[in-house]
Parts: sequence; structure tokens; C-alpha cells
Amino acid sequence: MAGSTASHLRVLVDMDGVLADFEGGVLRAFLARYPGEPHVELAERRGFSVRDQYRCLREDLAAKVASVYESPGFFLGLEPIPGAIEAMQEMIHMQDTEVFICTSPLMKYEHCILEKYRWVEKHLGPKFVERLILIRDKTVVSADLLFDDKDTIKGVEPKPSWEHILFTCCHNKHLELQTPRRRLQSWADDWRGIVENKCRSNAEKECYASLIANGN
Ligand SMILES: Cc1cn([C@H]2C[C@H](OP(=O)(O)O)[C@@H](CO)O2)c(=O)[nH]c1=O
Ligand SMILES: [Mg+2]
Repeated sequence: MAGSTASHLRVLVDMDGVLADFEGGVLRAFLARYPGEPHVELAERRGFSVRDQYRCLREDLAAKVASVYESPGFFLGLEPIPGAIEAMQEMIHMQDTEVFICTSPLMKYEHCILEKYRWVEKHLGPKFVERLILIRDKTVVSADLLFDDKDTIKGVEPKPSWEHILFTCCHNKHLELQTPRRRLQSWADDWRGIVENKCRSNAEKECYASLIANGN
């Protein structure tokens, strides 16, 4: 990064599906609110959009499931993904590493925005509130790595600076990734190895660039 000598690594971590259990929260709230209605078990989930899959089940279920995640208290009430809190507390203390949470608000943002801030404060503390980025287009955020459960991350920037590491979630676990794309299976998987290897390869690139710049 500009001005830093040590090879700093900037990591973006997505919220829903990576830190907060959006999928589990939707199913739990849907069953409570619409008991007896057809629903999608987590093992059956396919595709990022919950609403689209419920629509395939029955047209009216799309609006019903959307009303669940648009309700007040939904985002604040989400359970942390197993290992997420511990991993973030460790990552933020890693040398030469900067961590930001990079999350997208719903278009119906009334409850989502404040509740995402409150969720981060509650589960991760005020230092992470300072590291929270809410944005609909993640491609314009500059970083080295982005851990995110969404299979395809598009935006105005055709060549984002970050490498997208697909965080495995019920809705994407069946996807075959084209090389060199890679996954983080869960927070029990080797996220440190991914961060440390990226740090090393950044250092090598910087070293090579300085050799070239000095005409070696
Ligand atoms: C509508 C919808 C939103 N979301 C999440 C993704 C976004 O958060 P994040 O970018 O932190 O994963 C947020 C707004 O779309 O809600 C899903 O994960 N599935 C859905 O079907
Ligand atoms: Mg997500």
C-alpha cells in the first residue's frame, strides 16, 4: 500500500454467509412465521438468491420469504458462523494485515443498515465497527483478498484488485470452480495459510518490481 514498507495485506471479509448465518436465520424465521408451508431445507439450497428458489417452490412463497429477511430484528438476531468470531479476532492481530468487513445492505435497507452495525458491535466489538464497509458494489473496494459466499461478484470495476476466495455455504457447495478460483470450506479450514501465502506473494511481487525499477 502507498507509503508502507512492510508488505501489507488487506483482507475483506463478507458478512452474510461468512460471519453471520443468514441462511440458517432465514429458514428458522420462515418456519416460525409460516408453519406448515413448503420450505427449502439448507441441504436443498441452490443459488445465491433465497427468494428465487422459494418462488420456484410456489409463486407466493417468494414474497413470504423476503418478508422474513426484511423484518426488523432479522439481521441483528443472526447467529455467528462457527469459528468466525475467533478467526476475525485472530486476523485483526496478524502482522502486516489489515482487515475490513465488506457487506452489502439489502435494497430495503431500513433495518439492515443499523442492525449490521449493531451486530458487529455486539459480536466483534467497537474496533470492528470502525472496519465496517457497507457497499452494494464490492468491486470498487481495493484489497488483496475477499472472503465471500456469493458465487459471482460483479460491479462497475471489471478487474477488481482482490482475489475472491469463495466461502462455502449451503447454496454454493455444489458449484464447480474454474481454476485458479479457490474456496475456504469453513473457518476451520486453513484461512491463515491463504492470508500468509498472499502476503508472501505480494512481497515477492514488490521485490521483483523494485528490481525492475532499479534496472537490475
Ligand atoms: C436477498 C439475499 C441477501 N443476502 C445477503 C447478501 C448481502 O450481504 P453480504 O454481502 O454481507 O453477504 C445482503 C444484501 O443482499 O444480504 C443473501 O445472502 N441471500 C439473499 O437471498
Ligand atoms: Mg454473503
